[in-house]
Parts: sequence; C-alpha cells; structure tokens
Amino acid sequence: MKITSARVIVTCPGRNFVTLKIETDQGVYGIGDGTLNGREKSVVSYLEDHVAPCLIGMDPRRIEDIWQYLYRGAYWRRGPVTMRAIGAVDMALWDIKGKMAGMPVYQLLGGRSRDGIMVYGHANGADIAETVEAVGHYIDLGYKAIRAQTGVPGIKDAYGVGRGKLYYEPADASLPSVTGWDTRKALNYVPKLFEQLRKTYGFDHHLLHDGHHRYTPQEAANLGKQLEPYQLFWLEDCTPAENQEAFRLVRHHTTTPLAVGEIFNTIWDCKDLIQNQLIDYIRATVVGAGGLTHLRRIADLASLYQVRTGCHGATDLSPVTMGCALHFDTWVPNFGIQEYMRHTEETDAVFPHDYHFAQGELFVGDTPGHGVDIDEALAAKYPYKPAYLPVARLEDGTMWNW
Ligand SMILES: O=C(O)[C@@H](O)[C@@H](O)[C@H](O)[C@H](O)CO
Ligand SMILES: [Mg+2]
Repeated sequence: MKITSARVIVTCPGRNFVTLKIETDQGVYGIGDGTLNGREKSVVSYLEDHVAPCLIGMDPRRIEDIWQYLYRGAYWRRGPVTMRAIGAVDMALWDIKGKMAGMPVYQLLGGRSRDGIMVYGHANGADIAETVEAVGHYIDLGYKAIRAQTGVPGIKDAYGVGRGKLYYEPADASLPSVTGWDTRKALNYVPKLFEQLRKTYGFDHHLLHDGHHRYTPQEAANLGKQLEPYQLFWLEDCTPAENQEAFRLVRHHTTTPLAVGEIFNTIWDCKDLIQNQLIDYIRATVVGAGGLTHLRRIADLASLYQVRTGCHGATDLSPVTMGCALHFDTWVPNFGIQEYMRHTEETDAVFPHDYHFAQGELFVGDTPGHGVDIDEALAAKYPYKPAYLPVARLEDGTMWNW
C-alpha cells in the first residue's frame, strides 16, 4: 500500500483551518488538522514544501515509522510548526488505518474506557453579573463543567470575553489588536466572580478558570489561595510554563488544582511538571503535540503520577482535532475532562462529523477512522483570511503575555 498524494486544504468558514488530506493507491484517504492559530501559513509551507514530497510512495500503515521519520528526520526537533505538521500526518494515518480495519480509532487505541466524555464550555461576560448569567445558560444546556472568564473593570478587552453567547473567537483582526492587563485589578476581581457563582448555583457543577499565562508564580499562588473556598476543577495556565520549576512555588501555596499544556508540543515540555507532580491536569492535545501517537505517550507518563488529561479544545482546533481528541478521551484511562468550544454552523458544515453533544458530554460515533471528513467544494467557498491573536500591554505600555 502506498501514499499517492498529500494535499493541504486551507479554508476559513469563520476562522482559518489547515487540513491535510492523504490519499492512497487503494482509494482510502485520511485527513488531519494542522491549524496553528495566527500562524497558519507556516504549517502550510512546512507540509507542502517539506513533508508531502517525502510521504509520496510511503506505506501509510507504518504510522510509528512515519512519525519517527518526520520527528528524527527533520534534525530540527520540536516546536509548534513541526509538531503540528507531524500531528496532521499522524491523524490522517490513524484515519486511514481505522478505515482499513473497519473500526473507529478508539478501538485501535485499546477500546472504550467510558461512554461519554465530560466537556466544559466557555461562559463569559463583560462583568460578574453578566458572567454569572452566562454560566446559568450553560447549566440550562446540561453542562456539568463550565469555565468562567469575566471582564475586569479598568482592563481593556480582558482575555476570554467573547461576543456571542456560545462562541468566543480570539483571532479577531488582520493585525494583532491591542488588549490590556493589570494583575492587581484581576486579583481583586476574579475571586469575587467565583464567590458569586457558588452563592448563586451551589457546588454541584465543576467550575474552571484560565489565567492565560498572565501571573507571576507568586501572584498565581495568591490567586489559587483566594480561590480555594470555591473548589475549582482547575486553574489553568496560572503562570508561563517555560520554566517548569516555577510551578513548585505555586504548588506549595495552594491546593487549587492546576492545569497546563495547551501550548506544549512534546513530552519534553510536560516531563518535569508531571514527574514532580506540580500539576493535576495536562492539556496537550492531538494537533499541538504531534498527533495521537505522541499524545498517548504523554498520557501514559502522566498516569504514573496521577496526572489526568484535559485536552485543549478551543475553536482554533478544527473538528478533525476534536474528533481525534474524542477517540483519545474515550480510550485514555487517566481521563480528566475535554474542553469544548462550539464551532460555528459554517465550520460544522465544512467538516461533517459523527460526534455529538448530549447532557454535558460528547460522544464519538462508530464510523471507521476518526469519523470527521471535509467537504472540499464547500471549503473552497471560504478562502484564507489573515487573522491574528491579540497582544496585551500593561497600562504603562509594557508588553505582557496575552
Ligand atoms: O483554554 C483555552 O481554550 C484558551 O487558552 C484558548 O482560547 C487560546 O487562547 C486559543 O486557543 C489561542 O489560539
Ligand atoms: Mg487556555
């Protein structure tokens, strides 16, 4: 069996997605997601110019060997562009293998560990009152877990505050828009949101919050401590994780569970945090961390240290990644939760899929492969549109982490 073509399809049904389609001499094809929000074209070039020519003629059944070829063979290891390109190939190859076997991917991984996948949705509002109302909306929709982000008085366009009830789309302009940040204001305001949420809705639902890399370790420890009475499911990205040691300080000061990893590419980014039990949830995902082949290695390492999974699932990860993540979640023994930001109707139409939402959970179907396809004719109607993630500056103009 041979790979006969590897084509990249870029489409923008509301936001940009990079999809790789691998075709074979036996008529079976597979698709994978390589979307890198705000830097999409770098992955397009990596795939078209440097990966596709190598794939032609290879045996698509050799998933592991092709993964090693692309990882070791590049010489320049790791990084978001390389690992997303590898991730796209890997997803497409698992799709092909599933189709050949007549089995859904979760069966190939080892079979079912659970029926439904608990997901969390994104509730947000301009202030505490609006955010409390938005959380109520998610509770009415049946969600068991909800992430809550609020605008903060005095901060321009605080992270996580969207424009519609169910959709939050950060890549909002053809050049990065400038948002603001003020740690003191956030530290005074965010705990009040969770106090109000618990007063209003009690303790039956899981609540989550994303610090989006804004706090220093000391400030993150302060926030974690303040949030303890409200029993969060997790506090995410409370401080930047390049320096994994920094989490020791946070960890020693708070029992609020910690989650990290949506920008991680490989097991090496996760290793110290996991082995030192400095986090509770690892957020690496299929597209970000080199596909299913690599993500399951991260999950296996995490399981040794009682760290559970919580795959990134924002809208900049296409339905192809979501489908693959759900197969992974259905299998992985140390599952924690899955993020689920809903895609727009246009996106769902471009990527027909067999997963569905019911009562706070997502369910995978039994279609052979990963169960997500691309309607190429429809995709062609939405050409690439430059879109950037915002940047953040402090009040005095200093650049900060968005
Ligand atoms: O937890 C999350 O989903 C976020 O941190 C993302 O919205 C993130 O900002 C985007 O994926 C960036 O592209
Ligand atoms: Mg996040």
